Order: sequence, then structure tokens, then C-alpha cells
Amino acid sequence: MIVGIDGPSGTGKSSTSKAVAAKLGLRYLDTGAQYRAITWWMLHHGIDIKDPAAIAAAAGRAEIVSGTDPSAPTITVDGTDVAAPIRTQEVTSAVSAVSAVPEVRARITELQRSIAKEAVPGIVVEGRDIGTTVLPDADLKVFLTASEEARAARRSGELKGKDAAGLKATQEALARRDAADSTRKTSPLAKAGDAVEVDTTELTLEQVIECVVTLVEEKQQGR
Ligand SMILES: Nc1ncnc2c1ncn2[C@@H]1O[C@H](COP(=O)(O)OP(=O)(O)OP(=O)(O)O)[C@@H](O)[C@H]1O
Ligand SMILES: Nc1ccn([C@@H]2O[C@H](COP(=O)(O)O)[C@@H](O)[C@H]2O)c(=O)n1
Repeated sequence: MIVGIDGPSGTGKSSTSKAVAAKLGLRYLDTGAQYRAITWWMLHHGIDIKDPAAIAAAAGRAEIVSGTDPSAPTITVDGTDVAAPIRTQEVTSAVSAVSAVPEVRARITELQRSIAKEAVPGIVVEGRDIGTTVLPDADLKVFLTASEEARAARRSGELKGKDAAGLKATQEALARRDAADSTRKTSPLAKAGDAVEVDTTELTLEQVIECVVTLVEEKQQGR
């Protein structure tokens, strides 16, 4: 059972995917974490992230390893645990520029496909291009959406007491990242034609999880 969950930032992809995978005994892959990890590596090695040619030339050098246990997902680069540093503002601001480079996407897509192929008894993979590009033959594709306001409110609640930028600034940053991710040339953020769209604006996280679990179970029963 291969499930692809895509959607813009803050729609609940990670929370939903992890919970669905845990409930159904599937593996879990956060592909955003992989793009964040390669971005962290570029910054750490002084690669100019405004220079796509420099990013392309370095794209094959980082060794990214993702752990797919939904109750304890892990991510390392060249053996270093980068779970925390990939969530910094510095990485978040740079990730769309790095993920737009075709050589980066080719490398990470290959890695994602090999992880999905080896996952027993199946996997929930979340990202931006899973249904359209990475796993076009997935058994189930879900596209989560939510209003920009709801997504910003969720994110600023999460950042409170840390580097909270305020609701407006958070909303603007989300919109900028979504615009960059949706308009890049190579595998942009998009809903696959055969994906089930779920608008989460008015739903609790538990309701979204239940909805996706039901969709998976229907597929498993051949409905
Ligand atoms: N339906 C929901 N109602 C309220 N809060 C939610 C809902 N879904 C997710 N959240 C909360 O919103 C925040 C963002 O969720 P999550 O990280 O799962 O989104 P995402 O789509 O994976 O974001 P990104 O693409 O930026 O990684 C989390 O704090 C999560 O608990
Ligand atoms: N399939 C994907 C997943 C992610 N990206 C890029 O990574 C960024 C971070 O993703 P998060 O889910 O951790 O917020 C995202 O903004 C994209 O630039 C991608 O391109 N494809």
C-alpha cells in the first residue's frame, strides 16, 4: 500500500501522514525533510544558494538517510543528525531555491522511490510532487488544502515563544514559499488528476486523520 499525501505548507501533511502510517502499520517518509537536509548541507558547505549552477554541481555530494518509523522518523546528512537544524528559519527561507534545481530534484526523487520500493508492508509519503512525479502509480493520492489564514494560524501557534514572527509575517512567508514551490519548472507543487482533495480548514487534525484512514481502508478493500 503506497499512499502519497501532497499539499501546500501547513495543511497538515506531516501530522496526518505520521498518524495514518502509525495507525495502519505503514512506514512514513517526510520528503520535505530531505529537501531541508540538502539545503542545510549546502548552507553548511558555503554553497551560494542564489547560484543554481553551484547547487547543481554539489547536488550529488550529500548523503541523506531517512528513517521511516512513523513514531520516530529520523534524518541524517553524512552521518550527522539534522532533525533540529533543518527546521531553522535560515533553512526554511532557503529551501525553495534549492528544491527548484533539477539536479537536486532528480537526486532526491531517486532516493524517495528507492525508499518507497523497499517499504514493507507499505508507506505514506508526504510532499509536494508525490502524486504527480515521485509515485504516479501510488494506490491512493490525497491532496490536502486549507485557507492561508488557517495555515498561518496553525504555524504561528507552533512558533509561539520561539522565533514567532507574528501572524501576518507568517502568512506572508507561507504564501511566498507556496508561490515559489508552485511556479518552479521541475515538478512543481500540484494536485495529481486522480488525487482526492481534502479541505482541512474547518476540520480538526483527528477528523483529517480519520478521513484519510477511511480512504486507505476503502482502497485496501478494493472499493
Ligand atoms: N486540521 C488541523 N487543525 C488544526 N491544526 C492542525 C491541523 N492539521 C495540522 N495542524 C497543525 O498545524 C501545524 C502544521 O501541520 P503540519 O506540520 O502537519 O503541516 P505540513 O502540511 O506538513 O506543513 P509543511 O509542509 O510546512 O511541513 C502543526 O502544528 C499541526 O499540529
Ligand atoms: N516533495 C517535496 C517536498 C518538499 N519540497 C520542498 O521542501 C520544502 C520544505 O518542505 P516542508 O514540507 O518541510 O515544509 C518545500 O517548501 C519545498 O520547497 C519539495 O520541493 N518537494
